Amino acid sequence: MKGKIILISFEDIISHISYIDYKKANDIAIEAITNDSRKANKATAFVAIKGSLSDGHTYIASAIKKGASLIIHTEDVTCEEGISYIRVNDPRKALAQISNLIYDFPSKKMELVAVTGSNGKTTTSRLIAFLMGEIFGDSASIGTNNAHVGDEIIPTSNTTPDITEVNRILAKCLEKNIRHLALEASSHGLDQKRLFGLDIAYGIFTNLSEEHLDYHKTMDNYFKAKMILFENAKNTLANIDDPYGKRAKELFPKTITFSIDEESADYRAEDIVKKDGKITFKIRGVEFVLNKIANYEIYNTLAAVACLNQMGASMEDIGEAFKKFKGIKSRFEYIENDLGINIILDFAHTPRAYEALFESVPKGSNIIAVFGINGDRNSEFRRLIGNACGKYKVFSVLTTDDPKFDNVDHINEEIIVGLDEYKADYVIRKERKDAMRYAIKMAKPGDYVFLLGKGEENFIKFHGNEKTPYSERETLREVLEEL
Ligand SMILES: CC(=O)N[C@H]1[C@@H](OP(=O)(O)OP(=O)(O)OC[C@H]2O[C@@H](n3ccc(=O)[nH]c3=O)[C@H](O)[C@@H]2O)O[C@H](CO)[C@@H](O)[C@@H]1O[C@H](C)C(=O)N[C@@H](C)C(=O)N[C@H](CCC(=O)O)C(=O)O
Repeated sequence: MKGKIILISFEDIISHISYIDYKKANDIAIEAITNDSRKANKATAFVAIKGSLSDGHTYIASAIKKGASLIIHTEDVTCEEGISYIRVNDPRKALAQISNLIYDFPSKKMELVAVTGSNGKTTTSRLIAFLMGEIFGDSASIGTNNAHVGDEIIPTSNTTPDITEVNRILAKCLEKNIRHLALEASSHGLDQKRLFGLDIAYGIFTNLSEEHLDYHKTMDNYFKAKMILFENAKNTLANIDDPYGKRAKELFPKTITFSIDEESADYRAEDIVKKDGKITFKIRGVEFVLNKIANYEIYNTLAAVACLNQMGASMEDIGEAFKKFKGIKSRFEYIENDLGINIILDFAHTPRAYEALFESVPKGSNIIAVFGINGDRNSEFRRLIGNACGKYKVFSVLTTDDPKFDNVDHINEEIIVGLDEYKADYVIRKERKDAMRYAIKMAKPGDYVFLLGKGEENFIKFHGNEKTPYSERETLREVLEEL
């Protein structure tokens, strides 16, 4: 499913990348590139990358066995007969540059919008894709769990897939004559050059809160990773109610701004009214109605509306198109039930996202939350999630998320540190289904039960990145049927 196959010569490759030295075996022609030996094939270039779990150099032999005829590497390697080698300083950059070349730079033939920030990436990018489809007649999206290209839903390995996957999806869009695409740019993705060399028309920054410090170590590094998008996008938009959004504007003064609070913003949500489970507000005189009660939904709408207007759509057309938007699954999604309980599915997995959810329910409501935390979050992050629940007097049902290399008991102990600081109540039910059953059984009509973290994912990651099939929605359906 590569799209139009272009054969690239060795000479083409070395004229497009920076390299230290090379050894050319024969006249070779490359039609694919990968950094995963398991995906190597005939006429494939394999890029050896030193990653967080292993070193790609140890897979060179197996990539060659599978047919790879060109190896891009940084370390000393033993050269095999008939195989070509190029030594580079930056293998991720080389991977991106060669991938862009193989696919004939599809991003240059499209209008790409990339959304970054700790929260709101999925809703904002899917909303932008929806509006682009309604207004410009075609659109696609790439993000958490999958890419949507026309009627096709393509599973993706990461929120921001690696460059070879992104280019493959872009090529597929062009085959289908789709020229507008919105994607989520995660900080890992930006840092690992998964979007390197792409032509990005609009880069959007939503907000930044404590997350992924296991990877970035400091908030400053985390912010810098996000700003890779701003360095590369032709136009930028930022939420200036967020302190990091303000910083982005200072660093990139041409940034178009959006806000609820700041009068100076280019796009502002005004006349906000919350009533009967809906929020109504105006942007540049046009009314928007959200069937949601969470404030952060206003920011997602502001970002999308500002972007579409900057792309040339009129505010009136945006307003009309928006009326047809049905919302996104697992984003403050009410699940109908006969128990009179407000059961809400949400993908939230940061302290700020938790607080935003709890803040949006009517004051005085009882809140029960079912959640765990990923294995690759640090102790401080887990304590802060505990604090978020404690602050809002949430009853926590601690369970399993994606423990990866950690273990669930240890993760939950670290959440309890944060809960204890607020003397908050909790129980532990390690099986997610048990946890859901417990929460729904204890809830009374009118209470809020939040099922957090898994959203539309169809797995739980145990033992590293090993995926065990799991569906939050299906599990909930089973629990509701039992009761
Ligand atoms: C920590 C991290 O970001 N890891 C990502 C990274 O892996 P890595 O470079 O560390 O690779 P590694 O597993 O150490 O392996 C080293 C090299 O050997 C190769 N290899 C490995 C095994 C083998 O048999 N053959 C082989 O060639 C690997 O392909 C890799 O090139 O590059 C891989 C390819 O792009 C990603 O799939 C992988 O995502 C893992 C699964 C992951 O969990 N990433 C998370 C943290 C992530 O990226 N999350 C963000 C969303 C964050 C958010 O919530 O906003 C995302 O965009 O998904």
